[in-house]
Amino acid sequence: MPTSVESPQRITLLGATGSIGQSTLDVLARHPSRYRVYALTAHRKVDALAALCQTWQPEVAVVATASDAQRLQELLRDGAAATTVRYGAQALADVAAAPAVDTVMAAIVGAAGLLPTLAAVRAGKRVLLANKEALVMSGAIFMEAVAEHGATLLPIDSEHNAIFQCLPNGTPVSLTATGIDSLVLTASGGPFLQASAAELAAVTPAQAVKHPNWSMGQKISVDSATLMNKGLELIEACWLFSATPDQVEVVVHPQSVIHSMVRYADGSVLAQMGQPDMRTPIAHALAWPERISSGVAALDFTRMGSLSFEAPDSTRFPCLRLAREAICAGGTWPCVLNAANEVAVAAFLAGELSFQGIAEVIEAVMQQMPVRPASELATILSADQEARACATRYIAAQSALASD
Ligand SMILES: NC(=O)C1=CN([C@@H]2O[C@H](COP(=O)(O)OP(=O)(O)OC[C@H]3O[C@@H](n4cnc5c(N)ncnc54)[C@H](OP(=O)(O)O)[C@@H]3O)[C@@H](O)[C@H]2O)C=CC1
Ligand SMILES: CC(=O)[C@@H](O)[C@H](O)COP(=O)(O)O
Ligand SMILES: [Mn+2]
Repeated sequence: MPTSVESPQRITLLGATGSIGQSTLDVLARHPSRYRVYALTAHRKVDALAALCQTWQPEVAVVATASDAQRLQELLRDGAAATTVRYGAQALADVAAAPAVDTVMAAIVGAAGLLPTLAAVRAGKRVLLANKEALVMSGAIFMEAVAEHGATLLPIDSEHNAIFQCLPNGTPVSLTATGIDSLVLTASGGPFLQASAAELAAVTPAQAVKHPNWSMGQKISVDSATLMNKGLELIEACWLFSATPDQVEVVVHPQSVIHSMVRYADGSVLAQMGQPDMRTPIAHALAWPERISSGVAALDFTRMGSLSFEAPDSTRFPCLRLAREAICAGGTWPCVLNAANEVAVAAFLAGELSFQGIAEVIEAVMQQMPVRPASELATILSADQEARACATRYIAAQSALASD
């Protein structure tokens, strides 16, 4: 296996200050001759981005606003003179599509990642997709753009990366024609797997962001706790692997050792296993089709204990059902589901909504928003905005009722 290549891959890392960003830089640091960082982006963590720029000396760094850019420029004055500082949405799209870039790690959280990730796809880059919300929102347009512009799309989400590894030869055009019966997404069940409905009513944001197995950003941690993460992943799997919703199963596997599986027509089930550490899928996608070291410890089967499996409970955790309804209805509904979820999770984290209120908000917004065809990006962006406004109004109305 080669340990170096002649010219290093140049990388734009969207969301460098986040959990995936940190794991990506950890892997890159292990292979300095294979990879060079071209651009690093953040939203508001200017100090953290400045520290990363000192270490990585990217050509470009991007933040949200002019004042953040000015502050970053000041912080970099002495240490990273080579870095050009930019800000705003156009700058994110530019560093994703820059001719100098080979590979884009799409690790911004939420809908904010859609336009820069699409820019990378439309520039035909090798796109490492962590930002599942982008694909959930715009699945058909996104996948058409991948095909039209010859982009290479590699899944980072641990389940989808696992499935990709269990497929015969990359992504098949048709699952059935490849002898595949179904894809099996594993779900940890989150921190409240054993909680009663009464206990769920009282859970706090601090409890919800404590994932039992993975260390992740706040938004995805809450999604794991509601099982919306698995709902988003169900939709993500349909687009990535040309699967129908009923070809995607979900099974709760609390140990997070098996990251997902593929069932074949002959009764074989192929599984990908590993430590719950995102450096494995990141290293896999960075180097694919080669393999490189990731820093992740080997699994010790003699100390692992037993692996267990159970069906998800859609009564206590309705979000998975809502996501299935959204992808079955198609059109703008997955985008609506995602937008309502983002608003509801933000309200929950701000202490303005109960844990169970998250699913209630999403269901109410889906009931109020029609399913429209999602063949234009403009339609998707306006459905996203409408659903956010609808969710915000619903939360305000519920809170007014509660204080009466
Ligand atoms: N963490 C994980 O293990 C996994 C994550 N994913 C997916 O990867 C994505 C990133 O997750 P994670 O790393 O946990 O998230 P984090 O919250 O840890 O990091 C998010 C990153 O996005 C940046 N960001 C936030 N809002 C904006 C915005 N409006 N515009 C531009 N940049 C923004 C943040 O910048 P700043 O820090 O400055 O705010 C940060 O760099 C998500 O879509 C998640 O679902 C998928 C599988 C596993
Ligand atoms: C690491 C990763 O891919 C997360 O999406 C993780 O899967 C969350 O775990 P659960 O959603 O299964 O709790
Ligand atoms: Mn996942």
